[in-house]
Amino acid sequence: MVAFTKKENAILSMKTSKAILHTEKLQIGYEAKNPIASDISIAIPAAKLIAIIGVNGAGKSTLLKSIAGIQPALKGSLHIENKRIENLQKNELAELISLVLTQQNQSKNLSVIELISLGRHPYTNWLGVNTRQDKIHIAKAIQQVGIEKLKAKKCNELSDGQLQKVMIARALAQNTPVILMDEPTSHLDMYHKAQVLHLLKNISLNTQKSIVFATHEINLALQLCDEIILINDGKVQQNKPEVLIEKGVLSNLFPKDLIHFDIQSKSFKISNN
Ligand SMILES: Nc1ncnc2c1ncn2[C@@H]1O[C@H](COP(=O)(O)OP(=O)(O)OP(=O)(O)O)[C@@H](O)[C@H]1O
Repeated sequence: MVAFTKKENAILSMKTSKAILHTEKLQIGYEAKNPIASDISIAIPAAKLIAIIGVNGAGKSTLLKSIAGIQPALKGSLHIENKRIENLQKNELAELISLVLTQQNQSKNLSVIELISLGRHPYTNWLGVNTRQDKIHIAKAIQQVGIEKLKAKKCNELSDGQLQKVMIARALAQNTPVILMDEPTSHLDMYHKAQVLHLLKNISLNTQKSIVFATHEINLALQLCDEIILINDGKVQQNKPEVLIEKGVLSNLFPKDLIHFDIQSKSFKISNN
């Protein structure tokens, strides 16, 4: 068992007391004998944009699914607003965390407004009817993401970038303090990747929600995110981008034959050899 020093314990309790969500020595994976990552102690404060980074197969999606409560943890505990996740009813959890996964093609036959309305599902009555309050949240989400012109369209008529914004609006309509997203910029061009991440940054600032997303866009994440959760070789660390850069952990993330981390520009570059 990993023993924390007094100072580490003090820092951890300071961090977790302010956090909306925190984990204690969480172990994630699909088989007890083969965990993906262990001893995960992360804390998600309000109004932060936080990226989960790591090489392919490191466990980014597994961590997101574990935090969202759809993949049970192997060990340790996860607390949301100081309640243990296993003590929350499904609907209570849906009022605290919204999850946007990459492939949600089953929703593409719906209109934009219908898809966003699904975000209100945890709050609607057994008839599934949206109340005035639901409609206010839906309208606010559409306005925050700036997709008023797309409202009447079918989701299968949208570009990937537009669909991504609609998925963000659905999560906003759910009105949870934490939004989790798996690769929100996949399939987008360079400009639209930056646009979506800027939008997420503004949402976290303006709504006080925390947005945690898995991404391969490490260069953009280092520039835009308040904090980074880095998964490497079964170990997870969370810190501000500049601290991770200073510690040199990014330099050791990938084999150095093709790319390297350039400290000056704080980004990965192609190696010249
Ligand atoms: N449902 C599952 N059952 C068993 N193993 C799984 C399952 N899903 C993923 N894995 C394994 O867990 C490990 C982590 O996968 P995960 O998808 O979390 O990584 P990732 O960092 O999100 O990867 P990528 O960047 O390629 O999307 C991989 O070895 C993967 O094969």
